[in-house]
Amino acid sequence: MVGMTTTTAPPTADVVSFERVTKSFGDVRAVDGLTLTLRPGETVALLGPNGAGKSSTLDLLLGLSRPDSGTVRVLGAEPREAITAGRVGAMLQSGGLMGEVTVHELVTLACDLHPRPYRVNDVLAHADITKIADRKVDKLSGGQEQRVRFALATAGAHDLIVLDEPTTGMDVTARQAFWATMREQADQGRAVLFATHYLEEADAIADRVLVLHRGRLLADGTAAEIKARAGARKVAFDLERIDAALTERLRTLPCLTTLDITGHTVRIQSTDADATVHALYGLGFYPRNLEVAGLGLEQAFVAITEAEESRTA
Ligand SMILES: Nc1ncnc2c1ncn2[C@@H]1O[C@H](COP(=O)(O)OP(=O)(O)OP(=O)(O)O)[C@@H](O)[C@H]1O
Repeated sequence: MVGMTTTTAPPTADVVSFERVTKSFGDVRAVDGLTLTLRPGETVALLGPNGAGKSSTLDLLLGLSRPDSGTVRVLGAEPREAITAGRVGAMLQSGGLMGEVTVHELVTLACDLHPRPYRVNDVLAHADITKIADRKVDKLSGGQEQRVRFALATAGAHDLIVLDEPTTGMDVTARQAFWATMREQADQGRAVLFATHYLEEADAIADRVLVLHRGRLLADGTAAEIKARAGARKVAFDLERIDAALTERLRTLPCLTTLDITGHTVRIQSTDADATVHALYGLGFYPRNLEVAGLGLEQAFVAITEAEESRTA
C-alpha cells in the first residue's frame, strides 16, 4: 500500500463490479465470462473446488493481473487506482513477510504507509498480536503469521477487504477472534470478500455466498438460498433387519442420489424426500426413527458442483 493521493473516482453504489471478465492461462480458462457486483457492507464468501478460479478472480480484483476481456472496476476505478489510494486491504496466501523486523515494526510501517491509518496499538490488539509484538516476523508460527497478515490488511480504514483463505493455520480461538473483528469491519460499511475451503465459516459468517466452478458463477445467494437451491434432502431411518435383498430394494427408491447403510441405520440423500419416503412405505418398509433434514452448505456445495460436473462431462 502506498500512501499517496490519487484521482480516484467517487464511490459508486458497487464496491466491485466484474463485467463479462475472462482470463486464460494457455488452454485453461481460469475465469470465464464472470459478471458480478459487490455492495458496501456485504460479507461475501467465494467458494469453489480446487482450480475453480478463486485466486485468479482475486488477482484480477486486486489488479495483480489484467483480464483478457471484460472490465473489472473497484470502487468505481481501475483496481490499481483503488489500491494505490489505500481503499483496499488484502490478505493473500502467497508472499513472504519481511523477516528481519519485529511484528511491531512491520505493523507500524503498514500504518505509516496508509492514508487513513488506525493506531498501531489498536491494530495489534484487534489482530490479537500485542503479546508477540516484539518477536521477529520470521520466528512466528503459521497461525501467528496469519494474524500478522490480517493486521497488515486492517492497518487503516478500507472500503473493501479481500482475504484469500484467511484462517488457514489458525486455531479455533484465533478464528473466532478473527471473524469477530471482520464482522466489526463489515458493520462499519466495509465490504469483505473472502475465499475459503471452510464451508462452515461461509455458512456462519457470509451474508452472501458465491460458488465458482471452472471460472463461472454457479450460484449466488445467501447460504440458505444455496442450500434450498441444491434441492436435496437427507433422509435417515433405522430398519430392524438389513440384508442384500433389502439393500437392492432400497436402491430402487425414487430420487435417490446416495445410499449409505451402517448397521441398522440407512442414510439417504434424495432430490425429493417426499417421493422417496412415500415409496419407502409403498415398498413395505417400516422405518423407525425417521428423520428428514435439509442439506448443510457443504453438502449443497458438493451437490451443485457435482451436478455441473455431470452436466458438462
Ligand atoms: N499463473 C498461472 N499459470 C497457469 N495456470 C494458472 C495460473 N494461475 C492459475 N492457473 C490455472 O487456472 C485455474 C484456476 O486456478 P485458481 O488458482 O484461480 O483456482 P482456485 O479456485 O484459487 O484453486 P485453489 O482452491 O486450489 O486455490 C487452474 O486450472 C490453475 O491451474
